[in-house]
This record gives sequence, structure tokens and C-alpha cells, in this order.
Amino acid sequence: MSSQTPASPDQTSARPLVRFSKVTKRYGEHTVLDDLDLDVAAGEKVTIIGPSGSGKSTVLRILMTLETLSDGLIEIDGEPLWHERRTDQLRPASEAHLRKMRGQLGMVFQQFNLFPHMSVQRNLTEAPRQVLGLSRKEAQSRATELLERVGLADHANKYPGQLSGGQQQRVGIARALMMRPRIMLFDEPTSALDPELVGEVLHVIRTLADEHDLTVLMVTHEMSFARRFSDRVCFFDKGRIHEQGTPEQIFTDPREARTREFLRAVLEPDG
Ligand SMILES: Nc1ncnc2c1ncn2[C@@H]1O[C@H](COP(=O)(O)OP(=O)(O)OP(=O)(O)O)[C@@H](O)[C@H]1O
Repeated sequence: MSSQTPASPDQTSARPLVRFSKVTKRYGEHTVLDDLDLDVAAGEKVTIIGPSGSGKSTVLRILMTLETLSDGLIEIDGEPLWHERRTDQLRPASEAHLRKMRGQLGMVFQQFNLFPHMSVQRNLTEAPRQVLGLSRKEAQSRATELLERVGLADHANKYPGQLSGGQQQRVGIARALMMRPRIMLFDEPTSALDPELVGEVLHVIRTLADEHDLTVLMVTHEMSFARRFSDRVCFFDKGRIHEQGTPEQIFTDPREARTREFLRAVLEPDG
């Protein structure tokens, strides 16, 4: 039987929502992701930690289709992301396929990436109107609801430059959720923020992830948040998962020397 055989109902329920199979990413001679296998179950919250340059952001960027992969396969709910199945063969995906698959994903960036010349409201409504074809009324009602959820109902008519970094990031989160993604990717969402603004953003992420039953992949340097928020922590090193486990296991009983070394350096930077 080929791998095209439809899955049985049992297999379907056990199927990961996101699957990386032997994914490699190279920039010239530099291998950034090295034969990476990673499964994320529906509803699971996974954080990726690890040293600078270990390939953490690249995982998110490839998933969001912002970077291509060099080798391997990524599937979202069993459907190839970067490929299309045609007559039992995998072919490189068309732009239409990528657009369709991308609709299942939302991403929040370190630098917010809001449109500075658009009001908060318009930052939220623009993509759903253009991409999903929502009417002005539908988009505005969705925006009002989400701005309420992130505590910014009174700021709809302001411009990003009039908001604090924490508020801008909360707009960034609301904007990503406007598209009703199943999977949310957070790339160091608090690292550009002043320390006193980090808490409000993490609180919003946590609340909305629960409320929307999101599947979350997050790259973060906030170890205490990773510990409280995640179902699983993956420690990356040299483009691979060097160790993974529950937050409890990774933070209190890491098995690998490299993980212990990394955690010691980030948790006790002066020690
Ligand atoms: N467009 C690019 N061209 C060449 N090399 C790149 C490119 N993007 C990333 N890299 C390299 O790939 C490696 C992994 O980058 P990535 O951003 O995934 O690391 P990271 O683990 O997220 O690091 P950090 O914690 O510093 O953000 C780095 O060495 C980086 O320099």
C-alpha cells in the first residue's frame, strides 16, 4: 500500500496537527535545520528554547511559508504544506496551495510588524477583508470583539505609534487571530518589550490560547512563562531537538548536559 491510503478513523484522531519529517534547511553551506522531526498535536502548546542560531525561528518561518525548506516534508493535519499530492506524487506547491495552507496559521513577530499608517482597527480588518472577503461590518465586529479580549477596546482609532510596545504587541496578537487560525506561531513575542510590559502580553497569549483552543508553537526566552504555559518544551541545538519533555522534566531534571548548561546560563546569568 502506498502512503496515499486514507487513514482509518483511529489513525486520524492520533494524527499530529503539525508534522515535520526530516526537514532540512540550508543557507549555502550552512545547515540551519538538520533532518528535523517534530510533531505537534492539536491543542498542544509547545515552546522552543535554545541557544542563538540553533534554528528556532527558522522552524516558525518555514511553517508560516516565509522561508522555503531545502529537504523533507511538513504536513498540516496530514496535508503537505510545501508540496501538493498529484497522482500519487509530491510536487512543489503552487502559490494557491500555499495561500490555502497559510490560512490555518497565524504568526506574531518580535517587532509587532503593524502598519504604522493604519489605525488599530484597520490593522485588524485589512487582511480579513482582502483575503477572506469579509464585509466591512463583519470585519469590524470581529475586530471589536478581539480588541475587547486583549484589553484595547478604547484604542481602535489610535495609530500604532500612539501605543506602548505591550499594547502594540497585543494588537499584533489580535490581528493574527482575526484570520481564525488553528495554529499560532509566536516568535519571541516579548523580547522587544520593556520588562514591565512583558506580563500583560504573556497574560493575553495564555488567555486567548485557552479560549480559542489554539495549537501553539512559541519561541521564547521567557523561561518562567515556558514553564507555566507549555505542555512540552523542546530544547534546540544545532538545528535539531536535542532534548524535549514536559516543562517539569526539562526545567527540574534535564537529562542532557547541553540542556543543563543552557538552562544554567539563562536562569543564572550572573552565577
Ligand atoms: N536569510 C538567511 N540567510 C542566511 N543565513 C540565515 C538566514 N536566516 C537565518 N540564517 C542563519 O540561520 C541560523 C539560524 O537562525 P534562526 O533565526 O532560526 O536562529 P534562532 O535559534 O532563532 O536564533 P536567535 O535566538 O538568535 O533568534 C543562524 O545562524 C542565522 O544566521
